[in-house]
Amino acid sequence: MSRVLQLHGGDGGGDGTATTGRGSNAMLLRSSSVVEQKLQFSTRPMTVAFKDLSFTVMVKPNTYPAAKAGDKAPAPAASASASASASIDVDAGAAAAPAPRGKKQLLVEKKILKGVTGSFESARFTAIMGASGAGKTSLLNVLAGEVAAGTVDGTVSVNGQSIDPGRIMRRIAGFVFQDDIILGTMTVREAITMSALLRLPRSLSLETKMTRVDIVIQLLRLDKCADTLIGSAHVKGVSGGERKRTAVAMEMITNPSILFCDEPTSGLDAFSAFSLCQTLKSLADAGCTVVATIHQPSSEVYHMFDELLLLADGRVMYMGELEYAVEYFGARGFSCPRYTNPADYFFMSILNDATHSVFVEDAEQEEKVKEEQEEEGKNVIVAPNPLPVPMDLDAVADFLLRDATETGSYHSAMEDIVTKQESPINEKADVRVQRLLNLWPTSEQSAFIKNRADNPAHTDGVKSTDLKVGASFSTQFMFLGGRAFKNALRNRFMVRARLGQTVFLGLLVGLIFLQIGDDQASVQNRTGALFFVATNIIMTGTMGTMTVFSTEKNVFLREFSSRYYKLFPYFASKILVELPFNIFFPFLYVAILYFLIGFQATATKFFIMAFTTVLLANCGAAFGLLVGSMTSDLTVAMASVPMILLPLIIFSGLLLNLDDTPYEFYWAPYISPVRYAYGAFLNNEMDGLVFTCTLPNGMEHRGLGCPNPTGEAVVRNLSFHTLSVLENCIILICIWVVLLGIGYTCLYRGSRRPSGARMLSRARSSSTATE
Ligand SMILES: Nc1ncnc2c1ncn2[C@@H]1O[C@H](COP(=O)(O)OP(=O)(O)OP(=O)(O)O)[C@@H](O)[C@H]1O
Repeated sequence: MSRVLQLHGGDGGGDGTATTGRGSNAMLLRSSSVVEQKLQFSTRPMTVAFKDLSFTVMVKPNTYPAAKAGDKAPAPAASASASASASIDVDAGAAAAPAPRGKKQLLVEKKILKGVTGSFESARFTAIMGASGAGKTSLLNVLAGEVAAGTVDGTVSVNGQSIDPGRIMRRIAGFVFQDDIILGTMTVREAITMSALLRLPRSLSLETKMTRVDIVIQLLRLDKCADTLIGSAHVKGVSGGERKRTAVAMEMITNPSILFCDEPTSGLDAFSAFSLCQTLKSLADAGCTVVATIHQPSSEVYHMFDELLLLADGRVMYMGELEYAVEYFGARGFSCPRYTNPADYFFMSILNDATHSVFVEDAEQEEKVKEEQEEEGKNVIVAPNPLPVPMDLDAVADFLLRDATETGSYHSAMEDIVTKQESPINEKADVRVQRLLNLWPTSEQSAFIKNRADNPAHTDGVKSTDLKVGASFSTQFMFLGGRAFKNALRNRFMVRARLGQTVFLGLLVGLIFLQIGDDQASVQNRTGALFFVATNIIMTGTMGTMTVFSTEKNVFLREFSSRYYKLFPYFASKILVELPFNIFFPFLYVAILYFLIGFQATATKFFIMAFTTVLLANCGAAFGLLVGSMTSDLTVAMASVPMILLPLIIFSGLLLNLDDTPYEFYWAPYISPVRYAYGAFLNNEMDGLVFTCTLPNGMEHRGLGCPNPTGEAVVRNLSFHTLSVLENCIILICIWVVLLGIGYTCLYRGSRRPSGARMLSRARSSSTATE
């Protein structure tokens, strides 16, 4: 099916022009011409059905009040979920039981989704609503195969074909997550362009892709901030709402047949939220299956949705036509009062215990509304505009009291407040919620939804053409290389900090060891200076890369899981782009200190020392990348580095003579890059040196007869004579390559689908979409 999405342009508040900002080819595109264009959406209708979906995690008991007396022990996940949708066991949800043996005895089960059954239809805009913690995000994560830990059970199918969400869903659907992670040094336009270049089919021309970028920017009213940086904790960038809209644009541009958005309107003002939902609604009208979790939508936004999935306590309270929801709850004793936003009513009066307010314009309307509410037997506060809703009873009473004092009116409203009528609405929220949850599986509507999930409107499964195919290796490599370079340069703070650090430490070491001379004391000073250079370089190289990578890693993981690119082009471009920086700074460092200290003043020796320093710095960077890949948290990474590096420094040959290495640690010097760099430094610098000393008779003497007569003797004493400069450098190169290899492997393992999703795929091994 191919439909056309009409653009709602011209409301962007811009000046009517949009700068495309494509280097020297930058052109101005008249807004009017953009809005006249149509974005061709070639979406295939897709129904996403999910049956008996359960998601259980293990948590520490104190994080979940489950071990109370009287709680039922939960059934095993599989059986619980198997029966959940048919007959929902109220206690099973809250229950948590100690795991049977071993370490897991400390943990208890927490059921987050409990047998959720339903379907999302094509060309429908579905809202997932529910109180905070109801399981909305968890449901989307399960559907995206993005479950980091825990057990998932149940089935997910697309157009009748059972799929493994982690493997298939991410390739056919677009996901806008709650935490929109975008590289802070990109501009809005660059972020959307990245999505277009890396995720749109290769068959589309560059021109078409860039035109789409312009159109989507207009569509999401991002033209004003298109060339503003996304920003980060350190750099001010676009607003939260603009960032959210950018995240939506990055998905929208790929023309997904299915679009899942987790709280797309959070952080947006009322109009931006309305406008964004209008765009999402247009997408749905164009044939896309659009699903969005949403908190307290305004009345206008609420009525834009076609369907509603109301979740509570990880279970379905209602699913189906949005308009029918009011009737559904009304038939069960929860009539939504007139003039009231049903979303507010669901949140405030069904899911929670707040009393509802109704706005009226004048006394006449007040009387009318009160009569209607009395007829329906509802406990409703009739309040004058502009009272904000929802609000608590005391606040309303205060307001009315003030108002009554000033105007002498609204006494009747006060009476309403104090004389609450008995109605189902006065049940405690948790009792009410559980009652409604238990009513759902027995309702006709539930049977209808179950039938719809069992018999989807479209049954042609997932085809290979539905799966997103990324850009070619060369495009990925070129784009990522360019981005990484810009990122490095735009990270001015980091560049300046590194430059400052290099110059400062270079000068400091140079001045401390200033003009070292060739007497006996210079032997210790030389070995000390060289050792300090080695340890300093490995530490700064490691910490610098690790800190930067730890912050970038989440961006990588998000982009990788959204199939922007493969790991190899990312990794290769990152190493390649950082190489110039990892050459320049170590070289500068050596250039500053070398002649200040007074090392042997020959070009060869200088360049050998600089080259060795560069190699060591790159080993440090590779090690930093490795630690960053292995750890999920910067604090853990920071703690790990000294734990590994300090022992390697101890075994590098100066602090402990290599020949005296304890037997148990005989292997340690062999894996220490500091040892090889130091070995190369020593052999390079000591070669050809003859030291002076003062004999007992006061005569100055050179060479033989002195405690340390020559550089070679010093090298031999320190047991560094076994490897030449060249051999040390070759081993350093090998260590660098090995560290990169291990880092790559760790990143590969860390970026694979999380365990929960794997469990689902194992459980449903029949899931076979054509790849
Ligand atoms: N991996 C996990 N480990 C422990 N608890 C979890 C995990 N994932 C989700 N939860 C818990 O499950 C419940 C549902 O979380 P979820 O994020 O799905 O709720 P939500 O409805 O999206 O809430 P909100 O609207 O506040 O985002 C919460 O109580 C949350 O703390």
